[in-house]
Amino acid sequence: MATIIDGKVISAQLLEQVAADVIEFKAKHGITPGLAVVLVGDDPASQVYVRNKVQRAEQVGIRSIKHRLDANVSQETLNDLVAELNADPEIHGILVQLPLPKHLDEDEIVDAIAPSKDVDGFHSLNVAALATGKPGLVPCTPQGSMTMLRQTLDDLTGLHAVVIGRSNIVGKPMAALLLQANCTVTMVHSRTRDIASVCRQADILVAAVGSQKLVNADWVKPGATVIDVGINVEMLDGVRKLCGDVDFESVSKVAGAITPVPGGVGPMTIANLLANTLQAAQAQMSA
Ligand SMILES: Nc1nc2c(c(=O)[nH]1)N[C@@H](CN(C=O)c1ccc(C(=O)N[C@@H](CCC(=O)O)C(=O)O)cc1)CN2
Repeated sequence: MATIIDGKVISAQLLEQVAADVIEFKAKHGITPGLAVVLVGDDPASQVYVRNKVQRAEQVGIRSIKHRLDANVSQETLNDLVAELNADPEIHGILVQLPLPKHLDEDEIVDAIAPSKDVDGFHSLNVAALATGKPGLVPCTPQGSMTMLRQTLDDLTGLHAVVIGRSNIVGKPMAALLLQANCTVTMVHSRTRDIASVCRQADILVAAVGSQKLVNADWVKPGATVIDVGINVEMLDGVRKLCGDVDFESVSKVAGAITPVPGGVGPMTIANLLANTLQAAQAQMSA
């Protein structure tokens, strides 16, 4: 059986570190880091994530302010709110929970956030910084996945990492981080020919495609480290259950180490969001 990479344990360690660093920050600057969380509409999953972000922020001593907007809100009103938050000196981090309702332009909203306050790391300038190895704010889920890999593997140098999925939020930044860690990186996606045979070559396999239990044991090299970023809902005997992009039951018999869903990458996302908020506050104080 594979070693289980426990996201609850690793994220708790990170949150403890952030809480200690927040105390130091407050003592040094006499202010509290502030995070603005913008939620548009009533998507139930987004409501859960936002609630968890606000709760965790409070636990580590970060002041969080939630802005809830109607699903029909106009692009202009949303842009105006972001502009207001950009100008607020008490707000060091801003995030707009995704996905947004279809009538809104996600790229425009993300790029309206000041890059220095973009704690999701989705702004074009932060994306460019990551791609070119310059300092910036790094997306939370890939950052959390890298922490898990570093705690599991002694050295990532020269390992073949295969990333399934090419989203801007996970797949592309994950590939950039793996490249920075000196992995040999392959990205596969819906148009790749024979995905399974490419995945079977991976020492590190990252599944971030949003397709329930897509990866089965036949896709995995014995001993590989598997990071499952997917969060899908399945109904089992009428009961709603979360599962990943990886078929945990079969893959955990072949892999060397694996993240579960839930309790894997998900908790790391929120811990890294708060680490990014503190990083943003520190950078703004020294600017
Ligand atoms: N603005 C953003 N929007 C979205 C992001 C993001 O990073 N920034 N990522 C996802 C959703 N997400 C955070 O927002 C997120 C998803 C899952 C978890 C998590 O802890 N999952 C738990 C299970 C939770 C449950 O019971 O439903 C787990 O995997 O153990 C945290 C954050 C899309 N949108």
